[in-house]
Amino acid sequence: MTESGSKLRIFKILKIIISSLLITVLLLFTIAAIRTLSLDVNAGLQLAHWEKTNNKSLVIDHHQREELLANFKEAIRIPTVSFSNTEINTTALLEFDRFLRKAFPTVFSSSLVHHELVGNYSHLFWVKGSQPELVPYMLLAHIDVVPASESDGWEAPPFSAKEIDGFIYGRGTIDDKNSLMGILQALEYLLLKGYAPRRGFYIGLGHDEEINGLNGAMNIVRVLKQRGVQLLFVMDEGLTISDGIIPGLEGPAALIGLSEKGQATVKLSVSVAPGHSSMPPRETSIGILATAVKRLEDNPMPRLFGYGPEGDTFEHLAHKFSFPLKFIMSNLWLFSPLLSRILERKPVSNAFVRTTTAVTFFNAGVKINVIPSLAEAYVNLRIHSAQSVEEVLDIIKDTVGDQRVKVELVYGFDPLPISGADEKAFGFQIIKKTVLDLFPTVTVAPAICVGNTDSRHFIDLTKNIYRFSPAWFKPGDLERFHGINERISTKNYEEMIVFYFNLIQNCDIRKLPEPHSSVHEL
Ligand SMILES: CCCCCCCC/C=C\CCCCCCCC(=O)N[C@@H](Cc1ccc(O)cc1)C(=O)O
Ligand SMILES: [Zn+2]
Ligand SMILES: [Zn+2]
Repeated sequence: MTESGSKLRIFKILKIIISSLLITVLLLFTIAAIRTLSLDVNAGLQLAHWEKTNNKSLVIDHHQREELLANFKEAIRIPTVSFSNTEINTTALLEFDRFLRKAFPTVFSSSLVHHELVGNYSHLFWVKGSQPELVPYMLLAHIDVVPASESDGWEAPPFSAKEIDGFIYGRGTIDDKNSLMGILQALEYLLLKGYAPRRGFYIGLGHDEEINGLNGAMNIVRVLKQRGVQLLFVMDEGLTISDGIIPGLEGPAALIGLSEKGQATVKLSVSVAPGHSSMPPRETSIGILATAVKRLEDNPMPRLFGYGPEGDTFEHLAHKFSFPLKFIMSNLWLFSPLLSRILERKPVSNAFVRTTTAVTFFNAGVKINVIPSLAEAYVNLRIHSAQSVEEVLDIIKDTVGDQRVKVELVYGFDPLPISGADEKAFGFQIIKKTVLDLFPTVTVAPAICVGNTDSRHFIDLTKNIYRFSPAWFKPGDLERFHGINERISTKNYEEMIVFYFNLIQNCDIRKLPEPHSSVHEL
């Protein structure tokens, strides 16, 4: 073949390759555009015919408002602090017990309610249903709070429950005495109105959630297991209604946690011979450990966005974003890698993309002129749904890559199973309906809870655990969680009571409405 002939051939091949590429890109974008316009993950059961339950409605009058706020403030003023794994405020927990009996006299005296103490300070309530064949469900909340000290910069003392501009300030106002008091206040009102549930339910109030729930939630689970109880679903604290927190999202979103990330606490330690600081070795235990820690921070765990339930979150929210995010989120099959890179830029969304790595302790040194023999650091990892404790440990060892650094697992558990969110998922659909009835402008989406809750101890009692409370989080509120100036508006606290008041009644339906032709018995 002549030189010009072969050039012509190459040119023809290039032309074919380029036009095939163009056609493929055009095709992909056409599919993506169609998906963007047609993806409707939110249709759900909202328009279906729900079984009638003659729900009672709650209209809060002036007297009730005064009373419910006084109750809530009193709950906040009791400093039920879990200080550490070995130090809890038992005096406050006993006071809280007395307070609950006084604040909710109908709950504690009703023949429909059985109450017992578990693990000395936790509470378990059984509210009897009139139709024992209906599988019961369970609402969880916790009594204990993390420590708080006014000197950190609180606008009001953290156990004062002071009201400023329509907000009640105090430790526990969003974590988690709002849920606890909201649930019991709703039950008190329901019982006062003569309500008797069809479907029985449990309420569990743990006293040590902030230190892992080993004596509270775990003992409640033990008691229920002994009694052979199985639960239709469990609802606990976790995600909330985010308003203005997710960048680019138009309007508020109620994220319902279908799962929780796993957790691993890993100890890194370096031991060397101690010595005089005037004749230091080239590397000290502190230097070796610091390098290991730096390597972990410089090399985040792999991006796993789309391999867990977080992809669903964004598909559900896609229609509330504007172009180009709407286009990207409706087509995660194509754009997951791109979205991961956008989300990883901020800590709050990075937590959805990967297993996160946080160095939380770094201890070393005994004296200014002594080379320390021991340096140790603790790393707290929150494990993405697509990874396990074992995989994460292997990656840490590889990344540290230094035999002198001992890597030990102190405590850990794998990510939790993923609960249902489809049209047959009773708990999810009831929570969603209750949210939308009360807050019609909210978009409901399934999500992953990046922190851990007491509900993780309940996995043998149900396959369906949901982490959600109807607290509204606006910009700046995430920082109040375990931080300073924790607060809730009086309006939002009332909404929480109404939410639980309606939720309990909505759970009385025997089965969900029919999305298709088959009947789904529960
Ligand atoms: C795309 C961006 C979406 C952003 C939306 C984010 C909304 C986040 C809302 C709430 C924050 C999530 C909080 C979850 C509840 C966590 C409760 C908690 O703090 N649990 C402790 C439990 C624990 C674990 C280990 C211990 O040694 C002690 C306690 C926790 O640390 O996880
Ligand atoms: Zn909590
Ligand atoms: Zn907490």
